[in-house]
Amino acid sequence: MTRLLEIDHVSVGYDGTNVVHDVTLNLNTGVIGCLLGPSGCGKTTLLRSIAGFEPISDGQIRLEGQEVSRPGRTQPPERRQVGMVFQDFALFPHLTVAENIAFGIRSQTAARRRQRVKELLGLISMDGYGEAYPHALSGGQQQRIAVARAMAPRPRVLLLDEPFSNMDVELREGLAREVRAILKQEEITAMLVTHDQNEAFAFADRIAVIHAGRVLQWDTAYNLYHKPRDRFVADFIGQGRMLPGQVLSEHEVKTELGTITGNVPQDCSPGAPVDVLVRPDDIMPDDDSEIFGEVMDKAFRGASFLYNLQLGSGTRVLCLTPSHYNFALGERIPLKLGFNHLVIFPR
Ligand SMILES: Nc1ncnc2c1ncn2[C@@H]1O[C@H](COP(=O)(O)OP(=O)(O)OP(=O)(O)O)[C@@H](O)[C@H]1O
Repeated sequence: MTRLLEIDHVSVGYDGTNVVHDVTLNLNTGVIGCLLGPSGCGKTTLLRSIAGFEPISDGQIRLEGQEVSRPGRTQPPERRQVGMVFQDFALFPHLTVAENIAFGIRSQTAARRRQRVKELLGLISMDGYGEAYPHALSGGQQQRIAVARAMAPRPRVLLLDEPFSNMDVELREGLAREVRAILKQEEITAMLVTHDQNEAFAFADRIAVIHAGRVLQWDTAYNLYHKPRDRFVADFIGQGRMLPGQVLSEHEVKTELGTITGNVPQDCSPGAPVDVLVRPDDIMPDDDSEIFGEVMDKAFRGASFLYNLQLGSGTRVLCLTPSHYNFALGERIPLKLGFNHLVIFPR
């Protein structure tokens, strides 16, 4: 695999004030990345600088080893061979599906255009729709066509800015998974911007969690959930609560739910107060336990229940159980911890 996109210590700003600070990320060929973070954190600004729409104030952006942005020099978007798909993907309403897809390859011969459109219609499972007009299609179909249109010229990298956010929530994840499969078949390298972590998890191989213009962690979804390196990441990704504890040794922490064993960070010496990240799937009911949590709230999710439990000290934790564990509000549940990954932050 070769390094396709390199974002090297990049800062970007408006009117002399940076909103993206010192970001370093690399994407290898065929890898799908994602910029994930709350509204206003700078994800779109960073994506637009990769596209060539925003000049950078520090660092360098390279595509296939070739410099495309540095302070004072921005190669224009049309020369970068990047494809873009936006939230408002706006297909041309007066053009057929085939004409929409072929729009970016107008300079090619009619035979090559026909061949590429046929290939892409097959790839997005829309054979036979070439002569249809966009208004006759569902939102999901239109979005797949927008992706095919951006893919037609075989861009070096495809940039997608909140492309699914106009869709119903129930459809989003499925569409994200479908589009991912399409990109993977053509080995397209892509970068998605979203604030929706389910979408990021369904779509990307690697995700950058961004907060206030900085990348806090660039990692797989699994590691972001189970091995967050920062409190913001721990809080932003998935659900969980912090359980106060005290370090006993290099591999033991005492908490209200018992002594937990695992790797204690080096900067936490014995006696130090810490917080232990407890995910809903780290806690389970156990009839043999003498530690109890009172059910303050519960949410039925079909196959599971999510319980909000209050411990003796008043600390609240979440507990996910199969739905045949049907406890009543106010009931006291005996609990045990079952950690696979211990995540501890010094307090
Ligand atoms: N053209 C602009 N001129 C001045 N400031 C801007 C401009 N565009 C964005 N900003 C500011 O830069 C910061 C980052 O905005 P950006 O749109 O990159 O964030 P975002 O994470 O993509 O947010 P959202 O999900 O809401 O679009 C915000 O404070 C925003 O107000």
